[in-house]
Amino acid sequence: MDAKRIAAEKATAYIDHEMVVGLGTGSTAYWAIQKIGENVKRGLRIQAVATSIQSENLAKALGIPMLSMSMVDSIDLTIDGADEVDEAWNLIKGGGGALLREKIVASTSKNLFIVVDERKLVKKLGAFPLPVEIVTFAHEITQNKLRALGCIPVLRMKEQHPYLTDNGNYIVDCDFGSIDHPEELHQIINMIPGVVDNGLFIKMAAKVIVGYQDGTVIEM
Ligand SMILES: O=C(CO)[C@H](O)[C@H](O)COP(=O)(O)O
Repeated sequence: MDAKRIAAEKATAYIDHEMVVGLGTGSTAYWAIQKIGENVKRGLRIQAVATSIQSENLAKALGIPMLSMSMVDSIDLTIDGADEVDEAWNLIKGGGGALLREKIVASTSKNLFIVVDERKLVKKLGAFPLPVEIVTFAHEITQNKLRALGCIPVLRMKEQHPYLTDNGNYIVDCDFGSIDHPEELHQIINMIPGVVDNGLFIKMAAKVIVGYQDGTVIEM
């Protein structure tokens, strides 16, 4: 079985009746949502909140009862993927462009379980360029300020046009090289006017579940 799928399905075993569950975004979270959908069909009573329109549509199609973000002030468990996980469980997220909603949902969750395949584990963050969500109308100014922090910013494109997030913003993928101080970098980036949020998730994960190519899964 696919390494992402094993990790994602393992995480769903922690979901219990009456929980409010946060649904992540991406190809790993996809497998968690599929499994939750199966379990709901078998009688699991939960309500869920999605971190993207894509995940919301998938969950609705599978019959998972959904709540909008404005309807919840606490989420029991969120299952989401990541682009990189370091040894302190700091994360880079946003490869799928959903980092803002993912961070809002994560910050509202009692527990954030990160599901990844083994390739996402790194000693230091930064081989994956850091996604930064920025407002559209001042994107050149904002990109210049990001560049001044020492990165190479690249405006994310989709079919010849700048990629737009679910929130109507742009994403800039910022290559900082190896990130020595993720917590500081997180704060400095978010101080720039025009930045909505960045894909560093600092000390937010309560558990990391890793799927391996050989079919094993390890919970950390
Ligand atoms: O942060 C994300 C989306 O914004 C995803 O969790 C991250 O990109 C990992 O995706 P995948 O599971 O497809 O590898």
